[in-house]
Amino acid sequence: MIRSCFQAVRTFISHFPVTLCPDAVSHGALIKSTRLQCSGHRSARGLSMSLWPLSANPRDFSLPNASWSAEMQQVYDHYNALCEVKTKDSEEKGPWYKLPSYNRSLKHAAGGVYLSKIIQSKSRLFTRSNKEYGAAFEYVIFMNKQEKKCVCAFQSGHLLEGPPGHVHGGAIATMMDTVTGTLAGYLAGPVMTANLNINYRSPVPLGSVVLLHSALDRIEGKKIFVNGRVTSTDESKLHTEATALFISVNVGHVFGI
Ligand SMILES: CCCCCCCCCCCCCC(=O)SCCNC(=O)CCNC(=O)[C@H](O)C(C)(C)COP(=O)(O)OP(=O)(O)OC[C@H]1O[C@@H](n2cnc3c(N)ncnc32)[C@H](O)[C@@H]1OP(=O)(O)O
Repeated sequence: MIRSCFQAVRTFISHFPVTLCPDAVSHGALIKSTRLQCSGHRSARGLSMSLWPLSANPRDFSLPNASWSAEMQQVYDHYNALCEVKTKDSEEKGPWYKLPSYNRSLKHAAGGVYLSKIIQSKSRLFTRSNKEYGAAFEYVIFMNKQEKKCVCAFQSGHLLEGPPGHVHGGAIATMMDTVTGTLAGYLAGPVMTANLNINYRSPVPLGSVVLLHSALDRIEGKKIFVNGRVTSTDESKLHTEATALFISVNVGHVFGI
């Protein structure tokens, strides 16, 4: 039975153009991604209403919406302009790539009792579980594969309050885990967080826009060492520093089989 569950997961993943982890896009053999053209989203502030996973056109939560502040939109436009762009005749490669972000990805999988339970459940990716635009985590991640780094623009919503008027440390840790984990997953395939160390240097005002920067330190066998920083959008102020260790896992480990 264990073998058939594992087989079902493998079959499902190899046939679906989405990542296993909704935020990460890995180049590993088991994970495929939809490469969205950045030019298509530039300055689009409308709401996407697709019914993923029932729809073939899943809602990408990292596209601009009406809750985004002008500063959030500005950062998005800046990095989006550095992404690959489809022109009339060809495709110009930029160094950055905007990752799509979904709130779930497993509903269509078939086969295997364990997998069916996951599919039927109401589980959602934590950072994309609130449907109200702007209430919690609004973010978009841009990846630079050449330089093995990524940048995330993060706008904190009113539900993320910790100290009065400031973002909860756990919400910052969540975003740090998400961004460093996304980088590790993008570079190395399926991973899990083994260790996350955070130093909080200055509080993040609630509702503000900050940047999370993450870069690869080194890979040693199954171990992927990544660092992270939270700064103001002009990078003049340091809010948070972090180091993280991710371990490459096989898909069976993630599903507990
Ligand atoms: C499928 C996923 C999608 C991919 C995309 C991801 C994007 C994510 C975006 C969202 C982000 C959300 C992400 C989340 O929220 S992930 C959820 C939070 N994390 C977990 O729940 C993980 C729970 N832990 C485990 O599953 C295992 O312990 C893991 C898999 C981590 C290691 O397994 P295992 O215990 O069997 O390890 P090993 O025996 O193979 O050892 C391998 C090497 O690693 C070293 N080591 C191990 N642990 C530690 C440690 N704590 N400090 C220092 N070192 C450690 C170890 O000494 C050895 O080194 P060496 O002796 O070889 O030198």
